[in-house]
Amino acid sequence: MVRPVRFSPRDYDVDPRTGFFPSEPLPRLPEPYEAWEDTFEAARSVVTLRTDESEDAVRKRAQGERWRESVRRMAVQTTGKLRGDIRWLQRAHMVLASIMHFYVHSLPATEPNVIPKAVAIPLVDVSKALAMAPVLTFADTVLWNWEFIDPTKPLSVDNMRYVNNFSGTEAENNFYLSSAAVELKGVEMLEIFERFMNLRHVTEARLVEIIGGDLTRLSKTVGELTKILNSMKESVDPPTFYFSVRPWWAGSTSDPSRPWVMEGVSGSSAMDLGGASAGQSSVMHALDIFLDIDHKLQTKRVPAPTPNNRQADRGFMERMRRYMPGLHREYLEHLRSVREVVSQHPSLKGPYNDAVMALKCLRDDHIKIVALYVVTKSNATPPPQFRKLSEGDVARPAGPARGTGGSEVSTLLKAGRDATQRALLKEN
Ligand code: HEM
Repeated sequence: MVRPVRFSPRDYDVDPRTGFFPSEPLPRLPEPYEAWEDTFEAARSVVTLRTDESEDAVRKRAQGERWRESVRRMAVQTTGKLRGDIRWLQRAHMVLASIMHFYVHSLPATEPNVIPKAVAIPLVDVSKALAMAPVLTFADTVLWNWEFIDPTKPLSVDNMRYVNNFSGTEAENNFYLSSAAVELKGVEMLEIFERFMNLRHVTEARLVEIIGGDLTRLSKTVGELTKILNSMKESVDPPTFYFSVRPWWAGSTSDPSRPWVMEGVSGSSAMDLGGASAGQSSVMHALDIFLDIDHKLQTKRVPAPTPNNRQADRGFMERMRRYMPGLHREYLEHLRSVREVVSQHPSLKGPYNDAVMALKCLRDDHIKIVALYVVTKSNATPPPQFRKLSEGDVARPAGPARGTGGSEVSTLLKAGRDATQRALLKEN
């Protein structure tokens, strides 16, 4: 139980107050990267989804083409000047990955998905430096895409404003804010994990007392995360989310017939280009690790996995970690589960099982949310204002509804929920 080195989240770019968020908004990039910042900013007012045939989008078509032309003409910059500062690297990832998604999703369907070299080459470079996928990720949309409303006050959901909004909708803004609320609430869990990792030189009785109290607190926090998730039903409009917002986050895997090619970079087809998903939230992965949720079905537990559980994409969660900043992934790699300690102390099984059940309930509600926002929409007739938008939309391939990472959503999420339940420990 005693570990020689103190586990300090700061070593993994995890802030004690803001968790996986940087404690301050990322700084604007210096010269010679101003052109990236300007191009990124310009996209927001002129670039629309290629399938959007609303009056406004049609009016902007020519401007959008000029914007894409400006991306093709941009000079290729080396990234050396960014290397000394992780915040610049993160900002560069966010800016370049966002430009890439603005570019690809606005291209006419007749043009191949070739990412111009002025974006592709530095994006691959900064992604290597950050040890993360060269595509839009949860970090780019939620963790690195905000500014303070009042910079003299600390970070909170009420004191942050999201800057880039691909669709320009309230639904997108509110999705980011709810995800931020989960991340910030999750800081309470990170404190619990840190305390567990650094438990040393305490009596058995004290150990049981601390872990028991923390597991009870954890159940409460997970219950609050579930409330935040459910509150999205009031703030995020389902058809807007499905038809206007989600297509922007999609990566190369959602439409295998139109692979993305990174100009000037070799091996695009082997890169992680799946797109952004809240499945990349490190807070949620940390919770899984702490409770020892076996998504890969590696341990014999009861009840045995169903045939559907076995068919699910068991590597999904592990793959999602490659979309996280490398340091956050390292944090997860160092985190240990409480389950083994609990199994040695009968009085901890109750509080542990309560925390597992709280997470199972969160996943039950998440499945319902996904049914409302994705599964039912994938086969539904779109409402009139989205009718044209949905034709040939990459978010509507034939077959079962798929996630942004191309996974079969329902099977995947139910397998995750069942794997959670399987962590329960027998209490007598
Ligand atoms: C309108 C709200 C939401 C919708 C429609 C939604 C949709 C989805 C979908 C379709 C997936 C499957 C994988 C993928 O597409 O990449 C997924 C997975 C996931 N989502 Fe959400 N999501 C929502 C909110 C959230 C929030 C707020 C969080 C927490 C930060 C979250 C955490 C996760 C996690 C951790 C996974 C991985 C699978 C699992 O752990 O069960 N989601 N979500």
